[in-house]
Amino acid sequence: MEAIRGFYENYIRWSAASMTLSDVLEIAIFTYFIYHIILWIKQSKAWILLKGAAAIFAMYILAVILQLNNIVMVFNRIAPYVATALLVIFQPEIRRALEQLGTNHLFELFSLSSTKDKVAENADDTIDAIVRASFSMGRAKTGALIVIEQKFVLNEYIATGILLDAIVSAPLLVQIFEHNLPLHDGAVVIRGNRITAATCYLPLSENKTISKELGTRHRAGLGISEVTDALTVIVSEETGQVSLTKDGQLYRNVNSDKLRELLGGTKSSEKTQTVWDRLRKGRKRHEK
Ligand SMILES: Nc1ncnc2c1ncn2[C@@H]1O[C@H](COP(=O)(O)OP(=O)(O)OP(=O)(O)O)[C@@H](O)[C@H]1O
Repeated sequence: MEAIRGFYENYIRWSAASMTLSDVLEIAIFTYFIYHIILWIKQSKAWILLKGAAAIFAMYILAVILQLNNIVMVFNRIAPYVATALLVIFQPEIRRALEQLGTNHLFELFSLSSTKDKVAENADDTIDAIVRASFSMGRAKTGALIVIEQKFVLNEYIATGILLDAIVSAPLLVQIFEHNLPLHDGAVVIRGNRITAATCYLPLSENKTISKELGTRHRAGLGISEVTDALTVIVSEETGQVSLTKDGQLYRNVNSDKLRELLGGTKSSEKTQTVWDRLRKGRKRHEK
């Protein structure tokens, strides 16, 4: 208790008393940048590692406050090595951030608008197009892998493919995955209502429980759903079955209504509902 009081007296009370207007301004600017850096980190793989680093830092602060000098000394000794290790671990993210800065995308990097249009809200007609294309390809036994971006920005996977930036439509999706055409290999990534890229390479799942009859297309679909919040539709070239991966789960051989539901769309049976019906249903759900 004494230690905490001492910390308050020495640092917090003293700092608060001697604070000037420019200090407040500096704090506000720092807060703004730290907030946006954290938002950006949250959209990348670094977030998981950063949470661990934040827990260790919290322990360090606690050790300082409680004056656990030996622990503080150990932390101080290993801090430079940890900093070097973090630079190595975060190297891909840091490189991408610097690349973005270099290509004048500073505002995109620090702005919420970078997630605009990309967040989950795939309109019903986009979902419809994905569902129609998937089952049409299934009937023709054309293999396909369609990744639908959610909150986690998939730039690092998009970068492995060929950029398209075209409005999602069923004929276009079917055309992309047409056998022997240059774009058919790998995955298509959809952001909002646009096909952002094709031929993208996805991480393969290491899941040991996945059925042996499923090959790398399904492993790739599962892999991306283990490391991001993306939804992935897989059409099997062998069986024509349509499957979906979400949060590291594989939903095998789904029908069109189930697929639409998992993608967050409206079931075909619900399509005849009026707007008023939908509003009433939404109100009831909130009233539960
Ligand atoms: N890491 C990957 N990222 C993106 N696409 C991949 C990846 N690995 C494989 N694919 C795609 O999957 C195809 C190979 O599918 P494979 O036959 O091995 O899988 P499968 O799960 O058995 O699917 P199917 O039932 O369609 O045969 C490749 O031609 C490629 O288009």
